[in-house]
This record gives sequence, C-alpha cells and structure tokens, in this order.
Amino acid sequence: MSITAQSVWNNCLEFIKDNIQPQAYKTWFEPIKAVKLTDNALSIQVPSKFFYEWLEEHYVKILKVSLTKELGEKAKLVYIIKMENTYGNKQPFTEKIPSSNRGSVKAQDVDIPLNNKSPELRNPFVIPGIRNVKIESQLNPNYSFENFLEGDSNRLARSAGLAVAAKPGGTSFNPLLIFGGVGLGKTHLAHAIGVDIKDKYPEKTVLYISAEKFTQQYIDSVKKNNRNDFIHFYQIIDVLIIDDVQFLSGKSGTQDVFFHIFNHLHQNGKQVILTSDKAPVDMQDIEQRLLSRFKWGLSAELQNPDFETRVSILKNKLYRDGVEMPEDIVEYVAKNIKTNVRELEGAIISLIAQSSFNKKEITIELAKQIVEKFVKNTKREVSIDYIQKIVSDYFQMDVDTLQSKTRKRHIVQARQLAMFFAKKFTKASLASIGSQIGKRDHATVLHACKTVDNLSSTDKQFRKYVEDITKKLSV
Ligand SMILES: Nc1ncnc2c1ncn2[C@@H]1O[C@H](COP(=O)(O)OP(=O)(O)OP(=O)(O)O)[C@@H](O)[C@H]1O
Repeated sequence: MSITAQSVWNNCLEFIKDNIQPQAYKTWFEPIKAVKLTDNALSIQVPSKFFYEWLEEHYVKILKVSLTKELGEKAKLVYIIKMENTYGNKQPFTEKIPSSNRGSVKAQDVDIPLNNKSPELRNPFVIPGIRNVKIESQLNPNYSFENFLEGDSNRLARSAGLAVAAKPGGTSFNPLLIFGGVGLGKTHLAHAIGVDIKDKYPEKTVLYISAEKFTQQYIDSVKKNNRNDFIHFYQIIDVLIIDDVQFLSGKSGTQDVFFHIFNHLHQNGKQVILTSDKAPVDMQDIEQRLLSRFKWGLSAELQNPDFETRVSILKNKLYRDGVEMPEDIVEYVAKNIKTNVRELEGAIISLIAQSSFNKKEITIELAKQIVEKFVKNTKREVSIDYIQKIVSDYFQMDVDTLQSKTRKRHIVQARQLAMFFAKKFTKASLASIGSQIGKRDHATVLHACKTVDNLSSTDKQFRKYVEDITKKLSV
C-alpha cells in the first residue's frame, strides 16, 4: 500500500487519540486536514494562526512522537493556516509555517565567565574564564503589551508592568509580583514586560524562566557539582522573570539558592519579576525570609476580567486572526465564560474551527453547543459550595450546621474537612475559603488543613472519612 499524507496522518491520529482527552482530540485534532507529503515532511492544514500556536504550545511533543513513528527521525511537520471566512468578503488565505519555528526575541550577547562545557546550551549557567556567550531571553514576542488588553481587572498590574519596563530596576516595584487565578494572563504580562524592556534597552540581559525549570537546573547543578556556577549565571542577569514561583513551595534547597540570587540582583539594582497563582500571604511552605522579600516591591493581582474586557479580548483576537464574527455571538461567548481567558479564547477558536471546516455557519446554536462543553469542563472543577454540601451530607448534617460557630467535635471536624478539601480541590486562597466556610480567617483554614493532615496519618477512622469524601468529590 502506498504511503499518502492521509494514511500517515490517520496513523498519527490513532496514536494521538489514545493519548489525550477525547474533548481535546475533538477540538484540536479533528479539524485538521492532511494536505501533502513530500519526502519526510507532512503538511497539515489548520484553521487559524491561534490554532497553530495552540498545537505548538500544547501538543508539539505528541505530534513529534507520532510523526517520528511514521516517518522516522527526519520527520518534519509543516502547518498550513487556512482561514475560510464565512463572514465578510475577505478571500481565504494560507500561510505556511514549519513546526517549532515561532519567532523569538533575538539572542543577546553578554560577557559571562565560561567553562569548557557545551557553549551551545540555550541557558548556559556554568562557566569559569571569560567568553562571549549568547543568552536567549526565552521571551515570546507574541505576548506583548499591545495585545494585553486593559480592563479594571488588570489595570494596576498592567500599569506597574509598564512602569517597570520603562525603568527596569529603577522603580519601587522591585520585585514586581503578579498573582492571580488560572489563565488570567500572568505569563502573558510577564513576557510583555520582558519584551518591552528588550525593545527599549537591547543591551540589557533579560531572562524568562519558569520556576519549575529553574528548580530543575538547580538540581542538575548540584548533581554536577557546579552550584556556584549556577548562582553566578543568574547573578549577571539584568532582568530576571520567574514564572509560577508557588512551584518553589516545599523545595528548601531551591528557595535558598533563589534567596541568594534575589539579594544579589536586588542590591545591584537589577529588576526581578515574579508570577504566582497565589498572593504571598497564601503561599505555603515558602520560607519567611523569601516571602518577606516578595513583599518588598509590589504585589499586583490579576482578577477575573469583567464583561467589557472579555468582549475586547475576543474582538482583538478575532481581529488578529483576520476573522469576523457577529457581535451577538462574541457577546454570548463573553457572557458565558467568565473566569479564564484561556478558555474564552479556546471557545472562540473551537467555534472558528467548527465553522470553517465543517462549513457550518457560525450561529448562536453552534456557539451554545461549544460554550456548553467549555462550561461543563470548568464546572468539573469542584466549587467550595459543592464541597460543603458533600461533606455535610456525608456527616448527615446541613450546611448551616457545618458553618456554625459550635465547638462540638464532630461538627468542627466536618468543617475542617471541608476547608481541607477546598484547599485541595480549588484554587481559592485560604482567606477566601475561610470567608466561604463559616466566615473564618485564613489562619483557621491553615490550622484546619494541618489538623486534617495530622489526623489522617494517626487516626484510622479519620483517614477513612478523608478517603470516602475524596471518592465522592472525584466522581
Ligand atoms: N488582558 C488580556 N488581553 C489579551 N489576552 C489575554 C489577557 N489576559 C490573558 N490573555 C490570554 O489568555 C491566555 C492565558 O494567559 P496566560 O497563559 O498568561 O495565563 P496564566 O495566568 O499565566 O495562566 P496559568 O495560571 O495557567 O499559568 C493567553 O493566551 C493570553 O494571551
């Protein structure tokens, strides 16, 4: 049987289908069409630039594995972006982009000490002797201020970001800590600051790194016995951006090394930008001395965007993708997806994909179907109300009793369990959990979580409660 683009792609799809969630498969892979196979390069057609970016960001690994299985080590993937615009008169257009070839902000030359180990490392931190080495800033130029739309929910953080970008290290916002819930733009804003600084001050060395990668690099440096080189590398950065610092929680070695790096940078007027999914007061298992430094500068929160901002974000996205969509549909999506900008964008992309490939008109009906899937998925994330209901049902009491001020032991325990599960299963802060479960403060919630932890390791009956309720909440 001869190998065609279609047959290769079908085999890839089979593999991918087995390895990702059905909904994700339906949204991101069903709309793709295999177009051409030349030598080792498979061209696939995707419905928009965002679609391509999404695939590259979330599925590039699985695409690579599946394609290598089919076409060998030299396999290449080429995206063809095709937008058939169902509205307006714009001609459909195509654009070809090879996989993993997104523009990146230019590498920067810096003099740093060097050793005889691999100079090509993108992020070389090791290095006695002096040699000119390029440090990739790891910034994504698509995440700019220009397309980070302003609204009440992000005004403080965005303005602080602009101020920092205008004068890195020269404002009182040092460090600048950007915090907020999932998908609200922390990473985007952190990149935007870095990108703007590189535009304004090309000679400055900017580095974006996730706390997870930072930790991994640190662990490697300890293994390879070059911890000092690791520290020196970070101490020469002018603007250090660390994403998701809550990841450092419980990792005392990495916290310690970061503490030293932070102090050095701060004392030398270098800028530090951090992001986190929690406010410093809600971070657990982060050393006090580090937490107090996080609070030195400004902690700016990204909140859920209001309706107008959600509409502007969607319109901007459509405009950049060259797609037109009726106002009432944009508003419908914005009205129904409220708490996560990533999902908001995801819903619009699904809508475009469904309409352009299945040749369906974009109607409110279609929008409803798609939004429902997103909203259902979101709802699967349990709410604090739901947790309180499950826990009080389990102990055969009503929610008011669970929340009451009583000190009766079995009620206190039920309340502590509800707090513990709220911490475990939701992204809510300790303060917010406390206020929703009987108007308690964050210290009470913290105490409850610790008590549940202790009791479940010492008391068999209590452990059974925790297991039973976990099962009920996971259904
Ligand atoms: N104000 C905004 N204007 C335009 N796009 C936005 C805005 N806020 C968020 N986005 C978009 O939403 C998506 C999610 O943002 P991002 O990845 O920065 O969120 P995050 O807070 O870092 O999420 P996580 O908690 O999962 O790390 C991105 O595509 C980003 O461009």
